Amino acid sequence: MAFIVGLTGGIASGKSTVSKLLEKRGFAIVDADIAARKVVEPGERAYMDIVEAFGSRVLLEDGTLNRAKLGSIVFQNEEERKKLNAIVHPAVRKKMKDWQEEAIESGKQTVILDIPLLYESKLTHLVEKTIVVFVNEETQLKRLMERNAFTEKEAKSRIASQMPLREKVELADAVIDNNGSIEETETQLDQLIEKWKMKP
Ligand SMILES: CC(C)(COP(=O)(O)OP(=O)(O)OC[C@H]1O[C@@H](n2cnc3c(N)ncnc32)[C@H](O)[C@@H]1O)[C@@H](O)C(=O)NCCC(=O)NCCS
Ligand SMILES: Nc1ncnc2c1ncn2[C@@H]1O[C@H](COP(=O)(O)OP(=O)(O)OP(=O)(O)O)[C@@H](O)[C@H]1O
Repeated sequence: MAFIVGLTGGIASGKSTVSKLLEKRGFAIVDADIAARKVVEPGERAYMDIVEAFGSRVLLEDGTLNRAKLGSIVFQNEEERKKLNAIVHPAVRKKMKDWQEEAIESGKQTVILDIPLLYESKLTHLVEKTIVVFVNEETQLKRLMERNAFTEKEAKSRIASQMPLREKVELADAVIDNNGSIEETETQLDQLIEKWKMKP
């Protein structure tokens, strides 16, 4: 039986940073954001449903999804976001299940499911343990604005579309504090791998 771990946090809290460190150590990563990109490629079912629901205004000239445009719609309006989630999330779950099975078939002993909305979407039954990557509000806002070149208003509307990170910390089996340097994060991660006896 493989050990299935849920890795979550808030937007720009450092999930990808931690999952890269885990990947470097040989762990299998199944990333919900990558699945969510894959299932909206032109021709996919979810792509067609998005065009039907939001119109061709959310497409670029080459026919691919205009993610910036769709983001500006759904992070300002909860109804629109729910509409998008209802189209994309079932396809994401299916894709992630396939990737998890592939990882186990290839002999992986631990599979990390990197899911930003693990708690919001009530997916904890899919995993044995959860890890939350935590940063304080100031760091989160600063890193998000820098990474995506967002205004403060854009960044805040995305943060507000998720469960507050402090509430996620309360629900976690383990917390990695990513306010400091990457090296400090790496040390905490290695201690957790040791504590949980995680084997790639
Ligand atoms: C709206 C979209 C097109 C914006 O794309 P963009 O390239 O700007 O962002 P990206 O997909 O890289 O997401 C960045 C982060 O935003 C947060 N986020 C994304 N979607 C959501 C959502 N529906 N609700 C809350 N937070 C979200 C996550 O923390 C994610 O890691 C895209 O995020 C999307 O399709 N979202 C719906 C699917 C989804 O829920 N994805 C999250 C994991 S399943
Ligand atoms: N310890 C750190 N010190 C400085 N910068 C960091 C640190 N950890 C992450 N970052 C930077 O902060 C930003 C957010 O990190 P990352 O992309 O890993 O977050 P994420 O949780 O995966 O985000 P998302 O939910 O949007 O996918 C990135 O630009 C990353 O390079």
